[in-house]
Amino acid sequence: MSKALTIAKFGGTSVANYAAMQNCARIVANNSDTRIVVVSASAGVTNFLVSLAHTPMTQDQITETCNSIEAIEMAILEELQDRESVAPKLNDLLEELRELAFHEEILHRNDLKDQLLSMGERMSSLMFSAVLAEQDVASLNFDVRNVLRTDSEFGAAAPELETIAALAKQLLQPELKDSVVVTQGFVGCDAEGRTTTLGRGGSDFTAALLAEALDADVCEIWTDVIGVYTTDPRITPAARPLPELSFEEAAEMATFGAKVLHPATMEPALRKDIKVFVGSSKEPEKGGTWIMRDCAEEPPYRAITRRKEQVMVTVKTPKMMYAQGFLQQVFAIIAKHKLSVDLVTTSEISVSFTLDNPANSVAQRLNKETLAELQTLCDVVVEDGYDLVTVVGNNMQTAKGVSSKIFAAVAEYNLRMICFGANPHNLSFLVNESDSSEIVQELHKALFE
Ligand SMILES: Nc1ncnc2c1ncn2[C@@H]1O[C@H](COP(=O)(O)OP(=O)(O)O)[C@@H](O)[C@H]1O
Ligand SMILES: N[C@@H](CC(=O)OP(=O)(O)O)C(=O)O
Repeated sequence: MSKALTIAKFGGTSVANYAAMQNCARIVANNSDTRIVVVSASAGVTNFLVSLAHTPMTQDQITETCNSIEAIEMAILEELQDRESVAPKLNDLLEELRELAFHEEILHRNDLKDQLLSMGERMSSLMFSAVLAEQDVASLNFDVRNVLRTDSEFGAAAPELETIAALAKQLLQPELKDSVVVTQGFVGCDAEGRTTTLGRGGSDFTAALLAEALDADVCEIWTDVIGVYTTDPRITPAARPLPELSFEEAAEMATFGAKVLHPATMEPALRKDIKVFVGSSKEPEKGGTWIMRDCAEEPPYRAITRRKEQVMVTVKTPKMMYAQGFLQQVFAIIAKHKLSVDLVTTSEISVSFTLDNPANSVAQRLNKETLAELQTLCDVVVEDGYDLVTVVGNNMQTAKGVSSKIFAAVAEYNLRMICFGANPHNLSFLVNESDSSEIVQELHKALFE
């Protein structure tokens, strides 16, 4: 019988420094089923890389930002037992990083931006592999670009599943026999060999994609909280960890703002029925959340999420009265500009919708061109300053009293764009961003405390 396979992903705070990496290495060493480790960039590094790739800077500012990244990496290197063999490889990566950061076209070429963004994971995986070896685990630093094939949508690349499965079986699987493979989250490669990235927070997705490709039994997401909570513990200290969640509930939570999981993570897990575990790399003994197909309970209220900085667009024209095909024209323009519509509410002559914000790119994409095209059809009002609050649960549209309990808890606040009933797992509304923390706290009190 073949052995069970676990893939463990460690997020940015879990690999922030040498001591944090040691905690993660112990988790790997303690479970002989763990044969693949996916790491994120050390905390803070991707943010520095994003600013280098997107913000016009003076030469001094670029140098300063590169130095900040180098300081994080060097602090880890300094603690390694095997400094001598890691140092030249790290220096090569830091040199590549500086070349890209100073490249005269960096602000204008998306392929270069993604190559620069990949550097954080490429450095942390090199270092983590060395930390793992210190725990007497035979380890290999594997370049994920050999297997993680994507399209060429730089910054938000989509995986090509069949190719990934074939390449992973051919190139990654054979390595697992003798070593624990340490590889990079978030990073991919297109058919032309150019580096791509999956979008912010994409390392969870990488772990789930590799789990799917190799038919893993468990995908572990190790982070800085002991599981998925009833709401973001940063919003209220009353939030508590959930022992279990269904794939659907977890997917809703991730989509609607629970940053602990990347929204796409559940798709591969669901397709192959792979259990997902979320726990704290600092306190692994405290257990965590198991995400699976069938849970023991299906409560009407499971969690509350918040997604910040929502953009609401209202299109309005008397031409909509009794007209056919108007909405199709509006949404065709939105689709052409690669924006994805999220919530929708309608009246006879107007439609409001929010735009999904997968890579924080709505502001960039909802540009003058898109607006001008929409304005040829109708009046357009764009509003921001909203957060989206979602209650996630089960059978919400059929269970009695579900919405009245929610609305009673937030009766004092102004709600916009209430969306309910399209699926059994959520009720969402927009609120003023200045109210959103209080609203989540009030809802949490009413539903969970
Ligand atoms: N429902 C939730 N349960 C747990 N954590 C949540 C939830 N919603 C938001 N979070 C936030 O997600 C953070 C972990 O995600 P992230 O910072 O991306 O971790 P990592 O770097 O490990 O990927 C937590 O510190 C927490 O503040
Ligand atoms: N380093 C990438 C990918 C990632 O998933 O990071 P984290 O696991 O720390 O959310 C980012 O910051 O977006």
